[in-house]
Amino acid sequence: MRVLIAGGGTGGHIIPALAVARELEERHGAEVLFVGTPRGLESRLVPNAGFKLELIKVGQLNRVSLQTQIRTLFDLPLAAVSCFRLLWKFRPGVVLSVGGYASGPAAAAALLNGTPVMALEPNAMPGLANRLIGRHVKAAAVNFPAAGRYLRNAEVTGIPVRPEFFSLPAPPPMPPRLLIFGGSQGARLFNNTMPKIVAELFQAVPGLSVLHQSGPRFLAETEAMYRASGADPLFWSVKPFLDDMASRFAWANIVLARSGASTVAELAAAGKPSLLVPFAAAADDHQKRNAEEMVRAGAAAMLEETDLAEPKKLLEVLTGLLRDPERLAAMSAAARTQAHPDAAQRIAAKLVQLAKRP
Ligand SMILES: CC(=O)N[C@H]1[C@@H](OP(=O)(O)OP(=O)(O)OC[C@H]2O[C@@H](n3ccc(=O)[nH]c3=O)[C@H](O)[C@@H]2O)O[C@H](CO)[C@@H](O)[C@@H]1O
Repeated sequence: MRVLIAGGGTGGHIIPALAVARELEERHGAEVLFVGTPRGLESRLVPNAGFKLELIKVGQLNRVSLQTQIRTLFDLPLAAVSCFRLLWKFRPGVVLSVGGYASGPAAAAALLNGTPVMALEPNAMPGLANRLIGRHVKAAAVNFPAAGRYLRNAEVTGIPVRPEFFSLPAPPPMPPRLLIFGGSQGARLFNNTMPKIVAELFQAVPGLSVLHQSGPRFLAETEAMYRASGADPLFWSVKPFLDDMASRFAWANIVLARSGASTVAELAAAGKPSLLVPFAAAADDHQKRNAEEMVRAGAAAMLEETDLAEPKKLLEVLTGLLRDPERLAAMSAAARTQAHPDAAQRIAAKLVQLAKRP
């Protein structure tokens, strides 16, 4: 059986797709091919994970300038032709649309040539590509029941997470270690706020280590701010992107993060206590909904972006959490109750069921 996985852009689109791809290959002996764009994170993550990737040229349509929209509209016919050629060459039994740049033309081409299409949607409000094809897909896997309104035959499976997150060794409780990351692109808010409090945080929590992912674009400036903070450089490090996130999770006692869908699913899978700061500009404020679910379960604490306008607030909350190993242990157990360990399995099984036999 051959499966084409279409889409990408951010880690949030591509990382769950990799978990499904692994399941398809290992359990069902399927041949998996990804189609993405050179600009998306897939161009690095997919080959690194050992899967084949075809690249097509297509830009963004949603929430970009008119100029970019016009350029994308001009590119679309060419992108569609590339997708038809790819479908003809690879002859997939089924296409999985994971949202993001390449998923639109690839799913549209598949629908036109009669290949069954399934959608995977991590957010409560689907992105443009999945909304456009939503009524025509054979089935959909969603994380939030609300997304099911836009997608035919939707089933709540949760977000697929790579298996290693479910069986991480626990770190020693003391001295504590704090992992900070802002989703696949980094978060300027964390980059700008943490250096303002890190020296005081080290005083309040002796022995604390901090690992901060800045996003590739902000490495130099973030590192410079940490250096200027006066905090002992033996205890902090700034990295542009963390390739092996599972082992970083294993290292950390607590995580300060955005609440993108995959991030939250991974925190749940790993049973990691977290302090979540939703990205306020995310479509329909969906990151806040993700964070609220974790807070309700007792798995996370949440601060809003506006709270960080006063860096002292972040200092206070982090200090309280880091000094309270018992509370962290309770949050860890609560986080695990939010995990969906069978999401990848269920999605892969559905794809096998939908696939057209040659
Ligand atoms: C700004 C924005 O619109 N973000 C959206 C985007 O976020 P983004 O791509 O950041 O989304 P997620 O939080 O879902 O996923 C981030 C993924 O990147 C991985 N990672 C991150 C940093 C790093 O250094 N290394 C690494 O491997 C994380 O482990 C995780 O698997 O897609 C998500 C899923 O559609 C949405 O919920 C988010 O709202």
